[in-house]
Amino acid sequence: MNRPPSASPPFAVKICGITRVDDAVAAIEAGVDAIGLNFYGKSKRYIPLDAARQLVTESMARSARRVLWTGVFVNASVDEIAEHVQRVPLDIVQLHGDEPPEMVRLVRERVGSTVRVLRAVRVSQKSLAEVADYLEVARRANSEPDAVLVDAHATEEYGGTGKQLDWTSVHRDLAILGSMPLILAGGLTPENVGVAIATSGVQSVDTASGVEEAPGVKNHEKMRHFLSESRRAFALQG
Ligand SMILES: O=C(O)c1ccccc1NCC(=O)[C@H](O)[C@H](O)COP(=O)(O)O
Repeated sequence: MNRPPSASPPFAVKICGITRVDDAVAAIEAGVDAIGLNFYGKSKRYIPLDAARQLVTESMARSARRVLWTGVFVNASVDEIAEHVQRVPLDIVQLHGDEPPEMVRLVRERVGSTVRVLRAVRVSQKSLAEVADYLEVARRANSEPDAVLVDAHATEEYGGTGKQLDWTSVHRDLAILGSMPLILAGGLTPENVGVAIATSGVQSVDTASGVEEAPGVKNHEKMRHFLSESRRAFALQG
């Protein structure tokens, strides 16, 4: 079961690594489109399954606005991902580890095509060639993701590192990804996200550490600022 990507990304702004209900409600009220819940046990932003389920339930009870709940996984099995999708109302599965290209198809086959599957590619060079190479293999495996999230490569950690990509190279190479929607992540903050969007030309951004007081503890003013700066930069794109 493969699904051709739509030209537009599933969200404009995602805040990742939320672990507290108050932070989720503040993010929703600030206007975020998607919230990331990190199910990777070694992440500083890890949230256990039961806590995530409770967080989503309470946040939805406290705020009428609908957001896309995104589960972040690193090298998890299909069974583990399916269990999370079953018990937490996830809209999106984000694969952020070294999963093989066919994993997108396997997850989709198990959880159904209403749940979108994003693939994070951790880019180590000033180029999106690694993303294009990955997509070519995924295409051949009938396993294209709904969107690709590009993050900066770090040897010691899988994500949430605060390391930036080269935004000029992203802009230069956007065309080689064809219609595959791209989400820019990696070191985005309220102070730099406007320049990042203007320079890279992306239509979707994601942040974790850039809006925090401590890992997993979000700063509400920083989230509001990140949202307003992102919206302003997207509006200028026309
Ligand atoms: O945030 C984490 O701790 C994390 C750990 C392992 C895999 C993925 C992780 N985060 C996923 C995200 O989507 C982050 O928002 C992305 O890596 C950007 O993080 P940051 O540079 O801190 O904004």
